Amino acid sequence: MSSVTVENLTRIAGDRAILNNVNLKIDSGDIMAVIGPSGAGKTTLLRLINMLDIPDRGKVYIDGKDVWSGHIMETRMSMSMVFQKPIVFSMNVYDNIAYGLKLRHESKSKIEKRIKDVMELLDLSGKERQYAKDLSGGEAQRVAFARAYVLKPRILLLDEPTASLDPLNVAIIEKAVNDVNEKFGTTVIIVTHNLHQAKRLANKATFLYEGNLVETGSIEDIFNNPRDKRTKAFVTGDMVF
Ligand SMILES: Nc1ncnc2c1ncn2[C@@H]1O[C@H](COP(=O)(O)OP(=O)(O)OP(=O)(O)O)[C@@H](O)[C@H]1O
Repeated sequence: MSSVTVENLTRIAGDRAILNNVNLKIDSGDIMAVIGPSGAGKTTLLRLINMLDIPDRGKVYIDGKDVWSGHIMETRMSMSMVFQKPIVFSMNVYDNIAYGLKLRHESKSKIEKRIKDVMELLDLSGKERQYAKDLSGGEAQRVAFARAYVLKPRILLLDEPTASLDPLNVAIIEKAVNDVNEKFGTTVIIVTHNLHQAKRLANKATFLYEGNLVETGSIEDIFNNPRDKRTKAFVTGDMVF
């Protein structure tokens, strides 16, 4: 539902650019996979887009507007992020998922309806009153995802959301990623080490290497017809890292 443009984005740590002059355009409604070896700068890119860090140089634009100018809270609230390690609050499952909706002062009936739907989608029905900290890792990640989903975010940022999950949990979350994209037109940016997952979910991909963006293209081009030899080595499994 929103486009994201990254322009000359640079993040310095110590004396090193961990993200170096990155330019990237993500069209509204795209599912963009961010791939690359460990330490390439994928999480750094996601955190800068999500305004969790401030760039040393360069800009992030949402729908053509610099995220750090204008209504910062509003811009922040148009995005949701799910991290690799499930984050749940010390309350029951229902209240976890309702958290952001309550902050936005949504009506009780709307909250109830949205939560019922998302609990079904993420196979959580019946767990409403369970204390979230007692959930298994997979259940906790589904709750974290549900909390992001119910907000119908314009942009959803996913940082290795299924890295430590079993295949059933992976399938449930991937289905919900497709669902949020199709139903609400949410633009999705997903960092993943799982190249099969990138191919299953994304229509575009971008390859990062040592802080530099090497190339961006359709999922078919990146996997079947990459322009750069480093991308080719990575997607064919020849890159040792
Ligand atoms: N705050 C920081 N201070 C110093 N170095 C950092 C900081 N944040 C990240 N780095 C370094 O920057 C590089 C890129 O980190 P980042 O987490 O973005 O990589 P990544 O591609 O997401 O890696 P992975 O796939 O292993 O999660 C790494 O070498 C990391 O150690």
